[in-house]
Amino acid sequence: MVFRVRPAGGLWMAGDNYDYDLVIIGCGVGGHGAALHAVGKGLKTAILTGGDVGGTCVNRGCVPSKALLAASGRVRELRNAHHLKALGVTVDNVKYDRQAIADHAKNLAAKVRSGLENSLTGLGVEVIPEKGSVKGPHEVQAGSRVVRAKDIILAPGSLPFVPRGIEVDEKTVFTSDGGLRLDSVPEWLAIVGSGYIGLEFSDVFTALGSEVTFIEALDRIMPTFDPEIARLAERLLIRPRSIDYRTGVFASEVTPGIPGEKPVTIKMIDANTKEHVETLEVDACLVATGRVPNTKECGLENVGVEMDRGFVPVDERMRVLTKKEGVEVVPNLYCIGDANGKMMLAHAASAQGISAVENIIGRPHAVNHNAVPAACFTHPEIAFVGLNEDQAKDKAKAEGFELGKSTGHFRANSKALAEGEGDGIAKVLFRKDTEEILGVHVIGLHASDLIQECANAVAAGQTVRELSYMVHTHPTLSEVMDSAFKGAVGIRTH
Ligand SMILES: Cc1cc2nc3c(=O)[nH]c(=O)nc-3n(C[C@H](O)[C@H](O)[C@H](O)COP(=O)(O)OP(=O)(O)OC[C@H]3O[C@@H](n4cnc5c(N)ncnc54)[C@H](O)[C@@H]3O)c2cc1C
Ligand SMILES: NC(=O)c1ccc[n+]([C@@H]2O[C@H](COP(=O)([O-])OP(=O)(O)OC[C@H]3O[C@@H](n4cnc5c(N)ncnc54)[C@H](O)[C@@H]3O)[C@@H](O)[C@H]2O)c1
Repeated sequence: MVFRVRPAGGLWMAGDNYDYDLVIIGCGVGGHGAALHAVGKGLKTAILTGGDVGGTCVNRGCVPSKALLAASGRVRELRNAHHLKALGVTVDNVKYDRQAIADHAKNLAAKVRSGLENSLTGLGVEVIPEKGSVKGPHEVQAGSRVVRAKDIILAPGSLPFVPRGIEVDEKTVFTSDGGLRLDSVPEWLAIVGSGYIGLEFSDVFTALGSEVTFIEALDRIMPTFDPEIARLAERLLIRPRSIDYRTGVFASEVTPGIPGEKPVTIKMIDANTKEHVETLEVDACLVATGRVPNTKECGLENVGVEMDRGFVPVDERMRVLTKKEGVEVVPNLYCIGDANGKMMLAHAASAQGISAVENIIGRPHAVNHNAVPAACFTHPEIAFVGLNEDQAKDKAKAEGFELGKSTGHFRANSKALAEGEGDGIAKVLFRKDTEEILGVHVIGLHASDLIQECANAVAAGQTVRELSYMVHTHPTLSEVMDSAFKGAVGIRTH
């Protein structure tokens, strides 16, 4: 690989008669991360945005949802008279302006989107507002023209999955796309699916006054979370709120309503017997049943790639493979982010983008997905890295080691108590023989920030003993982690 120096004030020159060294299809956080790294490494780079700079995360995902969670979280806190009284604070008559909260989310997305676009153009990435598809090796159809690139990265992201039988009008029956617009605060909202999106939206809508009914296909609520954390989450995020739920049922038929005139109807069937069990009439319904890859129009058939339920098969270096189980790498073609199905998270997408570029410039690299943290931004938050307890138990059994578990408690933490937020735990799962950390799960105030230390430790291969000797600031929430680490190696903290 030859590294080139950008000519002063000029454009990069691509080598070997290519228009670009690298063309990226899709300008979400994955494509953006890849583009910035590529120009930093001297590659003449273009990114095809399809007119949607920022993609899901910025426009319809992380950014607006966190804005709604921040605003609605304040409403919940200020309306919690009992909690505030314990701190000696009285607040009367807390009101909110629905449209102003919706505008906060919309304006934040616009601000982040513009910052993201400026960072690309400022660094010399060519931003092309066309849709792109792979036409053949080194060739990308970009709107009406064909561009040639030495390497191509696909980053087309994902779309909401809507199960058969559910009719979405994005007004009374909406996906997260419609929900984020906060067009109304329904009195009674059904949420189909109790994963990340369902939980975060239940936090927003109950804070603003809605009653929520979860409809979950699997046999327990929050089935994608560590079982102990899910039980605690039920105690903290479900039971004290106006939320009820059904498990083991599918929403088999959902029909939109007319606000103020006709309710939304939801027919439910038993997940096993498929027999009708109940019909609900509610004011609105959020469909939060997962996401599907947005790869239909990427032209992968032109290079002989067989997708797996729409996901693009890749190896650990993000190189596209002809088949899921195939060994053939498609030369000079990479796929990152939600579209490859490895981990549907924004920071995973950008890490994969950087990794793909490293591989392109001849420095072999693989993202360690075991060390990628995840967080659900409810109040309180849930965060984790690595294996859950069931997975860790299975691994211990299969590999014949003893599983260690140590728990720190927010109720024993001075800072959490000062905040009046003593609910929650942090648990560390580790191998007793090597003291390797297998997984960490936190539910409690600022769990999403607390998990980072653990993710870094897993990435660096630090043992729980090494972490137990690290010094944590007093009084901070990080001492919840400290007590879990110390407990793992028999050091008492209280
Ligand atoms: C409500 C919600 C909240 C979320 N919150 C979080 C969170 O808090 N933290 C977190 O880590 N993750 C969160 N996520 C997930 C996160 O948004 C995704 O993991 C992330 O956006 C994936 O990035 P990506 O670059 O792979 O794809 P995307 O962000 O989906 O971007 C892909 C882009 O490519 C474009 N595109 C598609 N096809 C073409 C084509 N042929 N030509 C040109 N462009 C094309 C798309 O229009 C889109 O702009 C959330 C998701 C949702 C829905
Ligand atoms: N904070 C975050 O990082 C964050 C926030 C939101 C979304 N996301 C990402 O977006 C993706 C999608 O989120 P999600 O919550 O939609 O998906 P999810 O996979 O987390 O949860 C979907 C839930 O819906 C249930 N389900 C599926 N079909 C059903 C049906 N017909 N009837 C009833 N229940 C059904 C599933 O059992 C599951 O519990 C996630 O993979 C996540 O990575 C991340």
